[in-house]
Amino acid sequence: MTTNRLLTVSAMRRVDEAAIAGGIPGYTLMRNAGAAVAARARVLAPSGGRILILCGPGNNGGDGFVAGRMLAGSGYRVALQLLGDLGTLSGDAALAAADWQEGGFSVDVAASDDLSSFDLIIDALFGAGLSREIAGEARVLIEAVNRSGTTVLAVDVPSGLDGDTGEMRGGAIAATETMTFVTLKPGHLLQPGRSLCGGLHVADIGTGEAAVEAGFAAVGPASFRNGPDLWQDAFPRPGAQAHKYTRGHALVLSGPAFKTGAARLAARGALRVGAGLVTVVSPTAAMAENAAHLTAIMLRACDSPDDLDDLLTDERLDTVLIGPGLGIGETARDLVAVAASAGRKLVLDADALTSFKGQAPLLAEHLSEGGSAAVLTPHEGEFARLFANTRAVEVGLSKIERTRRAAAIVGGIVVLKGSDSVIAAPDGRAAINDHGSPYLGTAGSGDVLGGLIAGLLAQGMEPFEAACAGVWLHGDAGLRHGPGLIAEDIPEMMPEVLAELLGA
Ligand SMILES: NC(=O)C1=CN([C@@H]2O[C@H](COP(=O)(O)OP(=O)(O)OC[C@H]3O[C@@H](n4cnc5c(N)ncnc54)[C@H](O)[C@@H]3O)[C@@H](O)[C@H]2O)[C@@H](O)CC1
Ligand SMILES: Nc1ncnc2c1ncn2[C@@H]1O[C@H](COP(=O)(O)OP(=O)(O)O)[C@@H](O)[C@H]1O
Ligand SMILES: [K+]
Repeated sequence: MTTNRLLTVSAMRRVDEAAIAGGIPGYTLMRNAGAAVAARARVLAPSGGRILILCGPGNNGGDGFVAGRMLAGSGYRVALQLLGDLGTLSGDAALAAADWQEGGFSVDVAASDDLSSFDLIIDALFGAGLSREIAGEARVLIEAVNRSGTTVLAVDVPSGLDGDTGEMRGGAIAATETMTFVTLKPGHLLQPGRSLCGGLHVADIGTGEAAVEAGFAAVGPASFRNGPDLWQDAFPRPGAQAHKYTRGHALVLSGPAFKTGAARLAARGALRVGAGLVTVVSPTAAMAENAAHLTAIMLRACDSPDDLDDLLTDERLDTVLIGPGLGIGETARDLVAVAASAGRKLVLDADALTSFKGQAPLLAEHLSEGGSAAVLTPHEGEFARLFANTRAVEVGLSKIERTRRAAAIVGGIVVLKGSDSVIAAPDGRAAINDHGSPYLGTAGSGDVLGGLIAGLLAQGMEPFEAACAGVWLHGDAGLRHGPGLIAEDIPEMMPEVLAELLGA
């Protein structure tokens, strides 16, 4: 079974319990987990190579013992070190250790000597049972592994990584690859966890689908890894009889003279992603500047919130992007209020968000007034400003929880950007995006993202799906382009990105 849904650590425990209650012995699950680790180790280590297995005191260590036995049985030279006492192992881990010893193999004491002579280190110290900060002997060992420069395969999670939050607890293994079980957990995708995991692998350990469903039922609102599976069915595909008026009309509000580039970047994104018409709405004083740079994109003058109100009497102008380069203050707030009360689909970014600094409830009021569907695209700085003094910025929350709370507060979709962008809906659905590239961290990149989402909304995609798709397309463009990327490149990558996505 493959799924892009995520289980929390406690929900994963529920899966194991349900499988065991359904008649599958826990040791069978552990043997399957260990076998998956061993299979991956055979890919990472040369045939007959030296492998060090570091086992912790719980079932994560148990997986290590199982993998060790299998690898030793297939010709690898395996050393196994245990952090803790053999006598304190219990349950399935004790069974696995006994099996290992029955093979005639020894259990060494974990020592942080030079570890660089191994071809592969398997990190089976701590997994889902991490319950406190890494300290003392464990920390010294983890630091030695990280210093060794050796290839590391982590079992379930890199030890020290919190599987729910993606945070490091006092130190963590930096793995080359991570083999986890049943589904990914949020901590595999949220930073710094995403970076600590290296390549991600998910193995079915024979829990059965009913047990997995029991886990999903225990998880609360659904979380996903962002990817086409999540929104491809809803992606706009123009039919043979489509014309520009059926493909949606997006408006992008321009900033004042000399601050107009951001709006044009966004507009280009909206057009390239397929909106039938895109209009930049510009202050009169910036019309010449905008006109000098626009061709397929149309241009209209608008000098005040009242002008925008007049413009929006045209019902066809159904999606409005407000914020890039706009300027901060009362006018920006009024423009948002006008577009929201006109019931338009909205993308709010940059200055439109900062203009509501500490006033998230006021923004929520505007959005609910016109019943408009809104997607907000803050980076961390804008998020902190907008949601100051709300429960979305309480300390100790994971990024996924902060974004969920923010979405509930404003009653709209929130995209909290970064290398682990999280997209959340007011009903609690959330997706974590790890499909991207650091080359996207360049001036104006976020403006294009806003435009992509606006272009998808204009074509009728639901806001959560439009936001997820926009983030993924943006990330895909970054991955395809790589070094040298500037914001202008992102819209121009869309034909290639879309061709592959749509199989055109
Ligand atoms: N039936 C199951 O539950 C299955 C569990 N599996 C494995 O079992 C793991 C979970 O096992 P456990 O729940 O036993 O937990 P772990 O093995 O992850 O860790 C728990 C042990 O580590 C100690 N510990 C926790 N934090 C520590 C810290 N910071 N410093 C020092 N010691 C610390 C605890 O006291 C306990 O002894 C999963 O990650 C997975 O690898 C798999 O074998 C599949 C089946
Ligand atoms: N390391 C990274 N990996 C993936 N995506 C990134 C990374 N750094 C930045 N991005 C993406 O680039 C965009 C930057 O947006 P933003 O911070 O608003 O920049 P700007 O205001 O210059 O447009 C966001 O979509 C963000 O998710
Ligand atoms: K581990």
